[in-house]
Amino acid sequence: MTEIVEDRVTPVDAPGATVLEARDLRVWYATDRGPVRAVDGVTFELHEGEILGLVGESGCGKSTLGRGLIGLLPEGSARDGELRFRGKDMLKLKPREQHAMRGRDLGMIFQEPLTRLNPLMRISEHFSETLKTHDKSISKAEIERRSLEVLRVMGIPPTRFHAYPHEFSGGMRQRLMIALTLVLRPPFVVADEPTTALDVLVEAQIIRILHDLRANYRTALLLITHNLGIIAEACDRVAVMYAGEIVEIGDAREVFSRPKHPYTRELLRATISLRTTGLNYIDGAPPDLVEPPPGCHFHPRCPDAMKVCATRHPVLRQHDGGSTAQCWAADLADGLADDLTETERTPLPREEIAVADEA
Ligand SMILES: Nc1ncnc2c1ncn2[C@@H]1O[C@H](COP(=O)(O)OP(=O)(O)OP(=O)(O)O)[C@@H](O)[C@H]1O
Repeated sequence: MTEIVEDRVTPVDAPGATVLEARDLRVWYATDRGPVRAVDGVTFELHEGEILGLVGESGCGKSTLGRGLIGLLPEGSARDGELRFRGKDMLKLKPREQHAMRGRDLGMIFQEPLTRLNPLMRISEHFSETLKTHDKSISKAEIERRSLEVLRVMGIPPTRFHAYPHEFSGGMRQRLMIALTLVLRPPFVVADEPTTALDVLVEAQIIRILHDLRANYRTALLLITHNLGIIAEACDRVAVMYAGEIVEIGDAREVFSRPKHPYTRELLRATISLRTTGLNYIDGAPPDLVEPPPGCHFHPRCPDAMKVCATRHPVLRQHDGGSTAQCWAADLADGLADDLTETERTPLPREEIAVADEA
């Protein structure tokens, strides 16, 4: 019986219509040192009712990508490439039109609910304000009906509708934030580290809610998290980000059981060892995104690096099992890199890696 319920809330085999489509999307920040290329040519699609997990070390561009998809970027940043929401290229819209889409079409769940909830406003007032921003003529009865419905989905009793934020626990406040995002029924939502500040029990509740959200609203969700356990539990697909690029993307189970990119493999190893044999880091740190290394950005840290990796940028290719990865070594292992010369295939000597690292 449990299995049937699980199947219903996890329609992995039934992706809906495409909601969001990014093609060669770039986001950069202007700085004194030159542009920080935080998102550097990202391509992916997201469908109705699908949860895509986004993982990678700190500073790889996950939050920038999430914010870039919503158009919530600070002064001095810019976007380029193609970004379609239900077929409409958002980068071609006027700022006013983009602004109108935020909240209504494109939702965002932030990390710290307390900083987003006004302590002087009742929960009912938060809902009223949110709904009125997008529909000035909405009736009081309709506000109440829609708010109570979404509170029910979030497991918050209707008796708490007129309470103040401080009367809720941390986990409940996070659910309130999610409810305030969902009450507008956005077809696409970015959730940036929604569980970081929460304990394990609350984390389990949030995962449950993410499943319910999909089942009830068919929301397409981009879930940014450091927690690979949450990805495994809650996501259909996973995208692995390194130095502004998606280096691997595919079915979550497939990527976790048969990672194609050495970075994915090392990231998984680092996480797994936290639970078993103690700390295990990936040597080195992600590169400076003003001047990332030539060729594959990961090559200075990669245990599988070959000579080609230091000079030629790898191409995103589909591999056995359906995942897509950009890695020369994975290409070679799967018979997809027949054009590489003998020299290009030789392992990259460590001293050359060190030089590339300093460059
Ligand atoms: N406003 C900004 N101005 C200049 N550079 C920025 C700005 N915001 C972020 N960056 C840089 O962009 C790169 C990507 O940062 P981002 O926060 O998107 O990474 P992240 O993967 O989400 O990291 P974390 O997991 O720590 O949140 C980093 O090098 C960061 O220093």
